[in-house]
Amino acid sequence: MSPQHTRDTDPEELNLTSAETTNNQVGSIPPPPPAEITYSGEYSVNPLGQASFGKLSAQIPTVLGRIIRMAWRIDRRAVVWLLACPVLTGIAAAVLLAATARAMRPLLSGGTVTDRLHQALPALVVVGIAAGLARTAGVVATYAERRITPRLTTETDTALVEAVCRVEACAHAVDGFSDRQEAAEMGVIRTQVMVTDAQRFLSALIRMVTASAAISVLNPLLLPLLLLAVLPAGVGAVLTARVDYAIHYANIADRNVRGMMRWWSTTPKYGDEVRANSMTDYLVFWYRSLSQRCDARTLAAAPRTLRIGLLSSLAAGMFLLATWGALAWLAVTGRIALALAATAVVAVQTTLAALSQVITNGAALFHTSLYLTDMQTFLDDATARAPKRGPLQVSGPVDEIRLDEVVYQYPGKDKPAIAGVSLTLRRGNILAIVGANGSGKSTLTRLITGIYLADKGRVIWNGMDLADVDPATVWQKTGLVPQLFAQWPLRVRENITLGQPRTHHDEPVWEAVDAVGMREAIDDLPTGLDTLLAREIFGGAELSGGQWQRIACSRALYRQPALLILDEPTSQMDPRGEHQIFERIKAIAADRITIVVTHRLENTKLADHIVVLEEGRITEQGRYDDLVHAGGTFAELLALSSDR
Ligand SMILES: Nc1ncnc2c1ncn2[C@@H]1O[C@H](COP(=O)(O)OP(=O)(O)OP(=O)(O)O)[C@@H](O)[C@H]1O
Repeated sequence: MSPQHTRDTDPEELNLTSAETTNNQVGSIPPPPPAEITYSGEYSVNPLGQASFGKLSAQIPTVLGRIIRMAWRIDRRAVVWLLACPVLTGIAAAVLLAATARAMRPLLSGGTVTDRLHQALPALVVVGIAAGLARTAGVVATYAERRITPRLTTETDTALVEAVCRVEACAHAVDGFSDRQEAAEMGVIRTQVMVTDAQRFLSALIRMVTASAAISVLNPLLLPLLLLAVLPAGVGAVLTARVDYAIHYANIADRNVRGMMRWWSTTPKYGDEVRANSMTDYLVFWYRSLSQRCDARTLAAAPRTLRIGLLSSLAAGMFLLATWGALAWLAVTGRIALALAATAVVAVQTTLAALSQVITNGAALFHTSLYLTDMQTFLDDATARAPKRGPLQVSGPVDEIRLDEVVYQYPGKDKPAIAGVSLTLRRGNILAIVGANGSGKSTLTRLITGIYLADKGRVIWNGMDLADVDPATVWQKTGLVPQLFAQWPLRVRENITLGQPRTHHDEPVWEAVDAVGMREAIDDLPTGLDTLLAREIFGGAELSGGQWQRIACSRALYRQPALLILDEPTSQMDPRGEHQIFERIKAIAADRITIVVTHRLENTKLADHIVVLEEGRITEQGRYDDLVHAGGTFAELLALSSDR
C-alpha cells in the first residue's frame, strides 16, 4: 500500500462525545487521533464504480457457476442433491397448482358440502402430497448444504492462508497487498452463506417459473403485472448491495489497521508494555476512532439506501395493487371463471413469494459475487506471486555460497538496502556481520537464504544461482534465528521441531534443548515437552523472554542446517546462556556455514571473517584482531560499546 497522504482527524469530526474525549485525555492534552490514510495505486479504485446495472446483474449466473464448481470439488453427491431438490420443488409447485385448480372446480360448484368435498378429495390428496414433496425437498437441500458449507469454508480459508504463506516475501511490500488480503477475508466469510443463498435462489427460480407458467395459462395479463410488482424490489436490492459494497470498499484500509490494532492491544504478550506505559486510554481511543470512521461512512450512505428502499417499495406496491385489481376485474366481469380466479390467487401468491425470494437471494448472490471476486483476485494475484524460480535443487552439503555484486531495493524505497555486496562463504567458516541500525544486515541474510532474490547480481549456492533453484530445497538446508522470532502457541516439542519432518522419539529434541541449556526449565514445566506454550490457553505456560530466545535457537540447531544464520541470537539471554550458545556454535561449525549478525562486537571474536556494513555496502572486513586495530568503523563502534 502506498499512503497518498495522511491527515490528522479532528476528534469533533469523529463525533466523539465530550465524556469520551475527556476520558481519553492524558491530563488536559487530547491525544492525537489516528492519521487518516488514503491509498493510491491500482487497488484504490472501487471496481464497481464504473459497472452498469445490467453488467452487475449478469454476474449472477457466473457466480452460481462458480459456487457449483467450488462445491463440486468438495462433495459431488451433495451437489447433485442440491440441484435435484429445486427441480423437485418446482415440479411439486406445478402439480400443486394444477391440483388446486382441479379441486376448486367441484369445491366452488353446486351440491352439498359433503358431495363437493368428496369430488375434490383426489385432487386435495395430490395437493397434500405435492406440498409434502416440496417440504421434503427443502429439508434434503438443507442437509446437502450443511454437508458442503463447513468444508467449503475450510477449503477457501485454508487456500487463502496457504497462498499468503507461499508468496514471495517481497509481495508483502507491494502496494495494497495486505488490504487486498483483508478484502479477500470477506470472501471467505461469505462462503458460510453462499451455498444456502444459491440453493434458495435456484429453488425460488424454478418455483417462480412453474408458478408463472401456470398464471400465464390462467390469464396472460397477470404475469407481466406480477413481474412489474417485484422488479422494483430487485432493482432496489441490487442497488443497496452496491452501496453496501462501496462502503465496505472504502472501509478496507481502516478495518485492516483496526484488526491489527485489536490484536496488538489485547494480546497479553504486550500487556506489560500497554499497562506500564499507560497506553490503554489512547489505544481504546484509537480503536474507537477507527470504528467511528467506518461507522461515519456507513451512516453517510444511509439516506441513499433509505431512498432506494422507499422508491422501490412504492413502485412495487403500485404494481401489486394493479395486479390484484386486474384479477378482481377479470373475475367480476366474468372474463375468468371463479374457480380459476381462486387458483389464480394461489398462483399469484406462490409466484410473488418465489419472485421475492429470487430477488432477495439473487441480491445476496450478487453481493457474494463481489466479495468472491475480491477473494479470487487476491488468490490469483498471490498465486502469480508464488516463487517461480528454477528447477535446480540443492542437495548434499553446501560447500560454498558466493555473492556477486548483489543489489536489493525494497519496493517504494528510493535507495537500495543492499548496494553491491560481494562475498564468499565456505563450509566450516563463521561469518559475523556488523553495522549500524538500518545498514542492511538482516536484508543481507534474507538475500543469502533466498528469501529475497537480488535485483542485480547473483547469490550462488554450490555453483547454482538462487534465481534458478527451487527455494524449498534451499530452505531445507537453512536454519534461521531471526531478530523477531515467533512464540508459537504450540507445545514445547513442536516449538523445537516445527518445520522438520516428524520424529518419533525425543532424543534429538532433548539434544537441542541441552544445546541451549533449557533442560532444567523444561523439566520444571507442568508436563515437560508436552507443555503448551500459550499462557492465554487453559493449561498453557509462559516462558521468559530469554527462554523463548533459547527455544528459537534450539529450533535452528535441531535442524542441523547446512547454513545456520543467527540474527542477534542472544540479545535477551543471560551471560551463561550466551556463552553456552556461542560455544555450541563453535563446536558444530565445521559441518556448516555459520553467519552471526550482532551488535555485541565482543561476540565476533569467534568469527573467521567479519564484514562491516554501512548503507548496504561492505566498508571493512577481516578478522577481529585486524579490525580492532584498523582505526575504522569497527574500532570506533567497539570503543563506544566499552565507553560507560
Ligand atoms: N520489509 C521492509 N520493507 C521496506 N523496507 C525495509 C524492510 N525491511 C528493512 N527495510 C529497510 O531496509 C534498510 C535495511 O534494513 P535492515 O533490516 O536490513 O537493517 P539492519 O542492518 O538489519 O538493521 P538493525 O540493526 O536495526 O536490525 C532499512 O533502511 C530499512 O528501513
